[in-house]
Amino acid sequence: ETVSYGHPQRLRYTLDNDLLTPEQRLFYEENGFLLIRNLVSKQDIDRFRGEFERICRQEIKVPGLVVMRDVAIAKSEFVPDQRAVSKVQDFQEDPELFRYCSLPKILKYVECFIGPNIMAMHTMLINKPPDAGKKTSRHPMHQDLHYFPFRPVDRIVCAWTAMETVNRQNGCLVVLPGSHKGTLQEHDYPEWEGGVNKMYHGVRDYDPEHPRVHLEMEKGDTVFFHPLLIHGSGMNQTQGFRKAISCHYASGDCYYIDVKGTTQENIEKEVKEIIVRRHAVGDELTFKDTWAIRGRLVQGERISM
Ligand SMILES: CCCCCCCCCCCCCCCCC(=O)SCCNC(=O)CCNC(=O)[C@H](O)C(C)(C)COP(=O)(O)OP(=O)(O)OC[C@H]1O[C@@H](n2cnc3c(N)ncnc32)[C@H](O)[C@@H]1OP(=O)(O)O
Ligand SMILES: Nc1ncnc2c1ncn2[C@@H]1O[C@H](COP(=O)(O)OP(=O)(O)OP(=O)(O)O)[C@@H](O)[C@H]1O
Ligand SMILES: O=C(O)CCC(=O)C(=O)O
Ligand SMILES: [Fe+2]
Ligand SMILES: [Mg+2]
Repeated sequence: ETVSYGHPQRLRYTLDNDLLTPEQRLFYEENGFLLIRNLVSKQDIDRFRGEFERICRQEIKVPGLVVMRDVAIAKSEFVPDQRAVSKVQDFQEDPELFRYCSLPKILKYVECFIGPNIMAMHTMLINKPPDAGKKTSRHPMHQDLHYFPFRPVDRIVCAWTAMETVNRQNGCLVVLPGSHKGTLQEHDYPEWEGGVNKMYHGVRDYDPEHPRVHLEMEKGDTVFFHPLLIHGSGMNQTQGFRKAISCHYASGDCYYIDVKGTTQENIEKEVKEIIVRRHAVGDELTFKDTWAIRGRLVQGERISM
């Protein structure tokens, strides 16, 4: 939808605020993402990196933290350092890493998209490994909403910060601008010969002709994006571990939905299987509960989440 000056503007994806310029606001409305250069300080990022390395060396143990290894190396010999870890998620109980989610600089932007009541719902530090030769370091094109049983969709946003130079060589984010204006697509495992990481679902009928934008970023640059924006990341063709830290936020006035009978049923089933295996609980813990337990209020009020 085009915005015409001189007429009341219908802005759906951003809220009235005095931080974003009109150009930035329109950019997010049209494209579904907004890149802010140099937002997080080098000092903060170095601290997050140090904490991540301590976790990998198993010097600290964080309750609830999930450590994921790349599927290509999952069966190889265990080494307690970052070479074995492709992602940690759910670091809400690690005060040092969780500082990222509460940084005032980040929250000021988040508020422009979801309002003053802010819940940190999902946290990740991604350590994309050098590809082991099977292209398993790729992340298929997907919409993050696929994983989320809460709404409304426009009151959810992701902040993703590069912890070092992130470019096409080491597998930067790839986005389909404007795809946030569509609906939630069906997701499933892509048919990749070399294997796919657990839960790395992709949009089933991904249109390779849709214009793509590679988001090349420097340390501290941060992109905010809508949960319907189709995005993924390429193979890491370098010898380094490409690092980024991210948090998905939702408004404290969002509400949970039942995904039964929707395209999200397949991910609900997988999450439940993992939880039953890991925590030896039965069906009494619902998909919603797993999110309500992880969510943390970082600003304002927790109304219905
Ligand atoms: C409480 C968990 C809730 C998780 C909810 C996740 C929600 C995510 C929301 C995200 C929102 C944003 C969008 C995210 C986009 C996609 C994602 O990033 S999804 C999140 C990433 N995926 C996961 O976190 C999956 C959860 N991981 C696990 O459960 C485990 O790490 C594991 C993959 C099951 C591995 O188990 P573990 O016990 O740690 O490992 P092993 O004992 O060595 O291996 C067991 C078995 O699993 C195989 N394996 C290991 N790693 C992988 C892998 N990366 N991919 C696929 N398979 C893997 C391994 O080979 C073993 O297999 P075997 O045949 O039994 O030998
Ligand atoms: N067959 C596919 N199905 C779904 N997603 C794919 C497929 N092939 C690539 N992608 C995704 O597209 C994005 C870019 O992939 P790719 O690794 O090919 O990088 P690229 O930017 O095309 O670089 P290059 O120019 O080296 O090919 C990644 O998110 C990747 O996971
Ligand atoms: O850092 C990346 O490769 C992107 C990961 C991603 O999009 C996700 O985990 O949802
Ligand atoms: Fe994602
Ligand atoms: Mg390609």
